[in-house]
Amino acid sequence: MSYSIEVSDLTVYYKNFKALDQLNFKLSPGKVHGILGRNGAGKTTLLMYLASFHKAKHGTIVIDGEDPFENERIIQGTSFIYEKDNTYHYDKIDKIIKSIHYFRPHFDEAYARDLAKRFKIPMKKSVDQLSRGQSSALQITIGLASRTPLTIFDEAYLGMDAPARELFYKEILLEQERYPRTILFSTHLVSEMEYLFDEVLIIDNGKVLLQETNEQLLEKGHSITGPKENVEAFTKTLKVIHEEMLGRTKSVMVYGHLPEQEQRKAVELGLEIGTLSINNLFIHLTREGEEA
Ligand SMILES: Nc1ncnc2c1ncn2[C@@H]1O[C@H](COP(=O)(O)OP(=O)(O)OP(=O)(O)O)[C@@H](O)[C@H]1O
Repeated sequence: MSYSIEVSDLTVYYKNFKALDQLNFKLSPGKVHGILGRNGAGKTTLLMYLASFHKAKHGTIVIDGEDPFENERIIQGTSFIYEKDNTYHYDKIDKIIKSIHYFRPHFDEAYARDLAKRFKIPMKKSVDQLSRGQSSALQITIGLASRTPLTIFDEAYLGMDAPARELFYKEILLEQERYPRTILFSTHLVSEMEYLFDEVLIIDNGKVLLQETNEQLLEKGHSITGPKENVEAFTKTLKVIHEEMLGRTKSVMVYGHLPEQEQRKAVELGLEIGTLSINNLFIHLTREGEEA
């Protein structure tokens, strides 16, 4: 089971500061969504509203067809995994894992114990005795094993080493096959995680910069490399998001639909066309207005 999300005209203020500005988007159920944005863009603010921590005052949020705020069904079906979660501070891990099913009806205790073992979480310790990486791994273990229809990971991997993160990503893919749910990832490790995303939402200065499926986004990013004059002539009418010189060769990154006919023209001009990663697109699309 998985929840759909529809956000309309959502604006959020912290006193006079507008952190989210008229957000409008829909997130398809059963997909993994990468929620990307620079520091301070508004990701955590948005995710807290989607996790029903606050009531939307300006605009609306509809999750699985209902207003999620103080909505028992939606809250029970939503996991929010974030760094500052102190819910289980002094409890022993073994006890925590035994008790989750009381409030998470789909919690799979055997799976949680298996994951905890693979993350090497010391079961006899209490949460306050865990290292930072172990504490993140525990939150992730609970998040994955809860199998909630909406699961939100807000930079949930903090402190986890590379092998532990790799295990986390593999489990996401396996779990999505076994029990598909709506997963939201806020992350700064874009290059490492982009293969997990079905869809990408980029927030920039509190606004939606773009929302695309992974394939659509990758189809829109191209690198064009070749002799300076030819590259400049070819990209004159395109949206150039980055450029650099390598000796006499120029390489530019462009964003937008590039029809096959245009691509053939580029090849005839002796230009090389390559693809861009989501990380490249993210870096250069959110850099606008900033000195490179
Ligand atoms: N409690 C608060 N009071 C005032 N301003 C806040 C508060 N919480 C967040 N903000 C501001 O709102 C903006 C968005 O913050 P938010 O934490 O949502 O960003 P973020 O995209 O998650 O950033 P990061 O990637 O750095 O975690 C920032 O400018 C931040 O300073």
